[in-house]
Amino acid sequence: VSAVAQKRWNLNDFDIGKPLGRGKFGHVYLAREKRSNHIVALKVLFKTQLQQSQVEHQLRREVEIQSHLRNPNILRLYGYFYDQKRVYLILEYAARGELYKELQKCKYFSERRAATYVASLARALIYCHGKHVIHRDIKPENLLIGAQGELKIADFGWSVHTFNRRRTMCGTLDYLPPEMVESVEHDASVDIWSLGILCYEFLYGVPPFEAMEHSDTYRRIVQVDLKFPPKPIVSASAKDLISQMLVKESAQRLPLHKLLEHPWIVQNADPSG
Ligand SMILES: Cn1ncc2ncnc(NCCc3cnc(NC(=O)Nc4cccc(C(F)(F)F)c4)s3)c21
Repeated sequence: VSAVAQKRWNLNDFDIGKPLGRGKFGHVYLAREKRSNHIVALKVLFKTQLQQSQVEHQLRREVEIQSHLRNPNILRLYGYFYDQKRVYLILEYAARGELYKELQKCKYFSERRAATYVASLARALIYCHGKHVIHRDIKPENLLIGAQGELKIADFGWSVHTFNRRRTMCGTLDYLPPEMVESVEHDASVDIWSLGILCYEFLYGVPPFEAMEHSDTYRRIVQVDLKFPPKPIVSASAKDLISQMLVKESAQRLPLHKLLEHPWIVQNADPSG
């Protein structure tokens, strides 16, 4: 049989280590696969919670899509297994942890660090779009940092049909482009918008349309009420790039391959990513 027989994993194949984080559906642990001594992250999800939120199909789609993705800036999902009560995701371990914690610690990033991250995310998204996968949930909470400081997109929602459920599930509107908050059909350019939001947040420490009330955030998004604070000082070139990404008309947004040629990226991004 030519297909590589998918090994059936179980919990006894792993030594479980320290907790790495906790999500809405379960916790993530450092783990070591006993035979190979390979270090992984093991996300433990409770079946009852998945059933209550009716997201089992979304999880299956994530596993399916992720099994075809191979990119240095996308966190690998090696496989999964389950027992009576839980589903386990076997994930690549990102040794430097969660990006949002790093952003909170630094308050905001230098232009070089921000540009390096944005360029590596653009390359990962070009790869995904080439495989007709739209991410739609690009935000600091879904980004991890590898052992060499490289960014890894990690997310459970690679699929393209569940933003309604996921939106109510996740809560934040901050990263949604106009066409999504207005619930019209959308395409890969939604990721360009979210990358623009992320670039702004890397440089200023807050997303551009943040407001106390959902209704205010909603209005600022659909009006593209983009303002650049006087502090911290940010180059005109960076503002130019952000302004070309946060455009209401999705077809007018700067294409990702053009982003990689933008002067701010060329002059500031570290080519190694
Ligand atoms: C914190 N941390 N520090 C280091 C480190 N290294 C690796 N990983 C970490 N954390 C885990 C990151 C994730 C990657 N892929 C995920 N996938 C997921 O969580 N899928 C998922 C969950 C619940 C419900 C659904 C469903 F059904 F709605 F689709 C889907 S979580 C790490």
